[in-house]
Amino acid sequence: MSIEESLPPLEVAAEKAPSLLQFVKAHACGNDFLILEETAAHRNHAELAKKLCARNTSVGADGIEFLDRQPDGTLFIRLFNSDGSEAELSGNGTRCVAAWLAATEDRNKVTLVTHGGPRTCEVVEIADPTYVIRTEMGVPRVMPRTIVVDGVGEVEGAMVNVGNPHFVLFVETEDFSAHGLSWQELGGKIAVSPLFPHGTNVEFVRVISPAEIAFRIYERGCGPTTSSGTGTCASSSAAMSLRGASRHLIAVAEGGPQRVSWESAEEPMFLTGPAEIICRGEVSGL
Ligand SMILES: N[C@@H](CCC[C@H](N)C(=O)O)C(=O)O
Repeated sequence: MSIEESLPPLEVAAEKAPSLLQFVKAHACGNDFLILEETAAHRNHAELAKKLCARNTSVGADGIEFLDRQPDGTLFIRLFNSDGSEAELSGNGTRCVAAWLAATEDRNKVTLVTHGGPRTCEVVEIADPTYVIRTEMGVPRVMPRTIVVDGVGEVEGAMVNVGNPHFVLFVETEDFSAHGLSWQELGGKIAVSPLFPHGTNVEFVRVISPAEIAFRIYERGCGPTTSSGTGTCASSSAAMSLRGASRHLIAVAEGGPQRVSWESAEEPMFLTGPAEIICRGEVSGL
């Protein structure tokens, strides 16, 4: 049989052609997201995330934010990581959605409701296409813990909840390695440890001075990323609570710095950083 004979007739192929979906792509310090309207998802959120976030075969991103506009004006966002898992929220992804709404609908202050709680974002500076946004990130909860990691042994750190789960380790190494492993290797092991039934994000934090930390991020559901908004808050709150860091600091990841303020343990943390609209377009869905 020739190759042509083995292909389905053209009409059938046309019927099965995937529909085109409108998307926006944005990033915050290199942590990149697609933004899709919820109505485009048709309950295929996880499958769409896996397909559209693939870097070599589709648009590529660390995750998708699905924006759901309720009739009463409430704006819900649901975040799916690139592996198709759903997370409670993303700090950077939330900021990307806020930048998009500021760019297209002139909303300079907006509350986006996530599974981790409402997050209010305020644009504090615009240098188109970059929007600098200050977000109220909720009240971080920091719990010091020593965990046992298979093949590694005891690892001291802190479980931190900022709406989603994090495990923060303090390191003093230049390359953020710990326990004889690179941060990527150790991060990969901790992220899927059975100690965290829903998985965890992992941050490796070096305190540079009371007002500055540097850190690396291994994200649940997508692996190493250049930045994380919730990771910035988790790392900063752990450094403030457990290492005497200042309540106003700069947290520097591979993708650049973000500013954090946390007046007291009972108050919400504020995160300020950039978000940039990269492009908008159409892509084949499922
Ligand atoms: N990059 C994000 C966090 C995204 C969610 C995370 N991978 C999880 O599964 O909790 C951020 O900027 O916060």
